[in-house]
Amino acid sequence: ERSTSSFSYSSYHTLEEIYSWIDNLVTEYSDIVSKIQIGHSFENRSILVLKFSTGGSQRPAIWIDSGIHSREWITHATGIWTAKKIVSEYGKDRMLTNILNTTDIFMEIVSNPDGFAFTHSMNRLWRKNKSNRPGVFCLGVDLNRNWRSGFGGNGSNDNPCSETYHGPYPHSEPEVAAIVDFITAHGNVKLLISIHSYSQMLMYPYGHSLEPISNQEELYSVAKDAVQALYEVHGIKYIYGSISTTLYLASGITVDWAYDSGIKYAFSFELRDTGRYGFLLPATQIIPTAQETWVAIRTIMEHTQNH
Ligand SMILES: O=C(CO)C[C@@H](Cc1ccccc1)C(=O)O
Ligand SMILES: [Zn+2]
Repeated sequence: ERSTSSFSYSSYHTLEEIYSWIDNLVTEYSDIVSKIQIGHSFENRSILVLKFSTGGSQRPAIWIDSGIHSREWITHATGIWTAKKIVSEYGKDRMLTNILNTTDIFMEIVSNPDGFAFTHSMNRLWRKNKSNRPGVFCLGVDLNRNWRSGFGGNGSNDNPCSETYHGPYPHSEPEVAAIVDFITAHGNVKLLISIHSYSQMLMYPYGHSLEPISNQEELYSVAKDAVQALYEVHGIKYIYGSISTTLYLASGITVDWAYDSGIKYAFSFELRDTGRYGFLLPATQIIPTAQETWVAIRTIMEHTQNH
């Protein structure tokens, strides 16, 4: 029996358990999924990406990352469930099968492995990575402020002790540089989805400015459809819009870099809940959250496939 079938998707797991699950997934579904190491973290942990592909070469691709903020455990758990859903539903779910017959999907489930290990060992609410530099007396850079687009602007902080410290310069952090190098070298990523928690929001660029992006109406309409599809699963309500108008100014963020790099479909999720449990979302909500999020992600994928 497949060990990824007996894995508990309704529990939170350690870094070691997740990396071992990744190895089992690629062994048990070697015809559709493979593992790529795109770099190393500051503390020298492997940075792993799952590649879902049904053939071809240099196909248009979709990028999904979770766990860039280590305390947002629901995002890694959602990523794990989603990866298993993709390998299980290929050939069964018509929408997914159509997508995977023409498009590759890359998933980085643990985008901040050092921070994630730290949330298990020392500080459950750690957000940043674990970089430390000579003469700097606080640890870590906010990996959602270290990207080149709008770097250092309002909505990020130049104080290393801040939770939104942007780091010494754009892409200074190995965890960010690894993604930038991978996506840039690939050159054919059409859609990027970066998953955070919590607040129940689906957002698109810009975060660093109030200026609307050129295809704002289109992304608004896609977000509207995705949020409606999500609602129909368990009745959970999301709000949606651009980051700066829906949430707050945030500079140097993943989706702004993606958009400015030519990835015209860039979204960020803020998963459950709205604050009752926050980052400490009970494990009983993992599967319901993953189920509704998948329907939204599939809606976004389907739209971008036809455009
Ligand atoms: O992670 C968050 C909660 O820990 C909120 C996110 C909100 C956000 C998410 C995506 C893009 C820009 C901002 C953040 O401030 O980086
Ligand atoms: Zn976050």
